[in-house]
Amino acid sequence: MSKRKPPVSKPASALLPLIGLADRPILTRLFVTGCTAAAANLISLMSLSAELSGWMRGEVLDTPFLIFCLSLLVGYAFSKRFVGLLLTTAFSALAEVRRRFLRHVTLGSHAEILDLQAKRSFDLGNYHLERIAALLPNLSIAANMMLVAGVAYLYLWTLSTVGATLLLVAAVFVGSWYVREAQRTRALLGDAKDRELRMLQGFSELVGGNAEIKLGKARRDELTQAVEADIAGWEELKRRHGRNLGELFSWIATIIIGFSAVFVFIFPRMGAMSVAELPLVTSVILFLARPLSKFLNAVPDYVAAEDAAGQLATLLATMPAAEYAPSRHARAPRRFSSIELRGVRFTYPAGLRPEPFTIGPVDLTIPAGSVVGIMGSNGSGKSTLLRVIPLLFRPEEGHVLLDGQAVETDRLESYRDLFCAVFQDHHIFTRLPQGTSFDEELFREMLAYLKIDRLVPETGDGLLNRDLSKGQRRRLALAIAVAEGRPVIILDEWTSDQDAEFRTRFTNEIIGKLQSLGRTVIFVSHDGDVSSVCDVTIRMINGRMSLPAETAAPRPDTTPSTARPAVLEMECPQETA
Ligand SMILES: Nc1ncnc2c1ncn2[C@@H]1O[C@H](COP(=O)(O)OP(=O)(O)OP(=O)(O)O)[C@@H](O)[C@H]1O
Repeated sequence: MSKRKPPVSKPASALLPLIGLADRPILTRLFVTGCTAAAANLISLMSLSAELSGWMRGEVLDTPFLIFCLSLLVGYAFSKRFVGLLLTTAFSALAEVRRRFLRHVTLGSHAEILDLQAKRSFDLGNYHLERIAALLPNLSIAANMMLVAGVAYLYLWTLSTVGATLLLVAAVFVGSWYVREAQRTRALLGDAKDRELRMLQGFSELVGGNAEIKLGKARRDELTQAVEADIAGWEELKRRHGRNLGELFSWIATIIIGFSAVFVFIFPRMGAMSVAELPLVTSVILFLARPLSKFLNAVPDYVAAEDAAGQLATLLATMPAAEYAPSRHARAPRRFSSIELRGVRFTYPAGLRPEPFTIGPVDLTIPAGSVVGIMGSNGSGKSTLLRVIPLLFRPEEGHVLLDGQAVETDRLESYRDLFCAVFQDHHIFTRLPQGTSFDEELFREMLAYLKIDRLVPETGDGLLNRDLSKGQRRRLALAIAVAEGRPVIILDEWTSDQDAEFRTRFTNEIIGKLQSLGRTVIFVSHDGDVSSVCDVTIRMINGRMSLPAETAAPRPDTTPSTARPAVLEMECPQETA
């Protein structure tokens, strides 16, 4: 018998916990501040009413004006405090959500972050967060108004029980209808958002494939029509949303004015109120109308903010969890002898392809200072292996050992710090690394060695010229990687965009230079047989690794023996606090 899942209880509000308002002490403070502001406002109102009644009786009162001024000041001060407290609490909580995003990006699993879905999650998360932030000022004013209306309502109760009861009944009926309508109107915005996302996707296809669409009319027409349809759909939904909102707001204004008329025209005629009470009740009703309409106008905003908060909470729940707790004291080992992979397997789940793809089992020893070359046909798993070795992709089976000791989660951070890489999709940051471990002199030397020193001048403000050709960018990435001073350099098809000179220099010279700088080099290449420059050559065949017999043994001249691995005296970058 299948076990029944316990029903998942949906929280009453996704917004309040997200903006830090699920906390009882904060809520109490807010409530007390808000009620004080509301009570002071009410006292201002009562002093106005007392003055009005006095004038009607032909008396001039002394005290109301003083009370009015004092209560007005107190009301102003506490309203300001209420709105300020609510907004500062909410914005701090939202900043904390942004910090969570940051932790997810920097500490979440690399495999998950590479997933396109993850990028979309961060974009969408920031979008929802920004929407909530934009709605908050309105909502906090409305919350203040709600308290003002609540206190004024209690006062109305003392003046006219019938009127107050009638108002309550009307508020329940009109309120529930109004919230339902606001939710329906909000749903239009959700549909519009879907259209917008599709439209943005279309735009990015048009920009990314701009050369292709300029050359091919059929493809251009097809994409243009799809984007145009999304723009039209988005426009229609937004217009309907605007119309509905307009209708809702005018209904509310009409209902409030109509309700005031019942008090002024009907109640006195029915004998439910004396003429003497009329100015008092009327002034309370008029007083109530403003906060009520402010509050009601904010209902659609609240519904929208709840919706955004719900979506944000769902996204946060699916974002990649931190792989480890970052340590201030974690340091890459200053020296190492070998890196070993023992029975390592890594699998990409099926996703869009019919079958999952697995590399492994991989058994490999990389002595410090050696050169490891990886060859194999397209899609055989070379780049994947390059990300498994530094444990960017964490294997589901087997172990990676540093100096014979398995690298577990607690050493992951310092282990990864041994490596720098120029992957196929490498990224060059706008500025050079700032830490002391970055060797500026070596960087300049490498730029000259790679013949791009004139293209990457010293700018003084630290900004790098990244407007280079593909091959030149790869050379720049290599110069940075070398100057970063880490013991192991990973290069994924570095020569793929290089000219004939640099393709030749790579195998004849560059690898040797890296080795002479004390680096261990692990590289992928399609450039024929590179085994002559390698201590270890690997061939990947459909995810499986083979070590050709003639290259399995390390070269006697340059490679430290695996039995007595070389110990490199490397200054590794220290983690900055
Ligand atoms: N993110 C991913 N999710 C699922 N499968 C993937 C992913 N990335 C790569 N693959 C699959 O894994 C296999 C190995 O990919 P990999 O990039 O390691 O190959 P490669 O040997 O480096 O190829 P190339 O020489 O073309 O660069 C490919 O068949 C590819 O379809």
